[in-house]
Amino acid sequence: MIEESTPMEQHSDSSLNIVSLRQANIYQGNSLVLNNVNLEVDKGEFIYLIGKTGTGKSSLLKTLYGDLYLKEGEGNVAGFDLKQLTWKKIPLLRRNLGIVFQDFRLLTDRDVYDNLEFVLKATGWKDKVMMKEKIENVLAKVGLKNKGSKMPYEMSGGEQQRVDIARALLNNPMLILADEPTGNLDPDTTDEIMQLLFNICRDIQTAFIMATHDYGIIQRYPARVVRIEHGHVKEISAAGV
Ligand SMILES: Nc1ncnc2c1ncn2[C@@H]1O[C@H](COP(=O)(O)OP(=O)(O)OP(=O)(O)O)[C@@H](O)[C@H]1O
Repeated sequence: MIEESTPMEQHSDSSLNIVSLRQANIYQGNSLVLNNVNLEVDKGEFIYLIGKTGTGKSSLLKTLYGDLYLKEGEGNVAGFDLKQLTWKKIPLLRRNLGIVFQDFRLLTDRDVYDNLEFVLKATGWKDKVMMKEKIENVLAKVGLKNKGSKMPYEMSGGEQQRVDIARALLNNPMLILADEPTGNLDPDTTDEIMQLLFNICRDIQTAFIMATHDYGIIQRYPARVVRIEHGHVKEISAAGV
């Protein structure tokens, strides 16, 4: 069941920094996409990342999960120095993150349980009983208790997005990066998913950075807003969207 949450009920403690980018320049190949990015995110903070298409929202998220190497400036995510991020360290960084995409990216030939078990095994879990307990725990958190045997094609878009969120929660991430997580959903389902994300943020104190084009969401679920414009990242208030 989805509980009501108060979106602005967020706590910020500067001693619990999860993301820190200082004077970071973000490149795609040789092109400079974002210039002099400064961004600090604390434990349990919810942040919207907005900006016109092609401005660099995904590039910023990719830098944070180690898909784009940070060449210039300073960056730290969940205790990992992005400048020191070798190929070997990327899986370790990602174990501390959850990543949620617009298009769910579930394995279509496996049921929900196997989709989640696949991630646990890939991240080093071995004990079957502990894996079962963890999978049941995250499914309950996203309101999909007893849905482990469903195939992705038997589920609605909203349910598939819940599975994607459950998958992101498996390794107790400090930070969830969500790239347009409601982009494929109708307005009612979007509200259910937003309520779920805010509940997770509040209850588990997971930080979120969510890229979105949907400014209506920000009005309904206000939180800190960061806008990308002309290659720069600016802090704005929800009211200024
Ligand atoms: N793999 C890539 N190789 C080269 N350039 C890329 C690549 N991916 C993105 N870009 C370029 O980087 C810039 C920023 O793209 P990015 O996808 O980060 O923007 P975005 O704000 O997330 O866009 P959207 O809202 O459409 O998803 C664009 O000019 C884009 O063309």
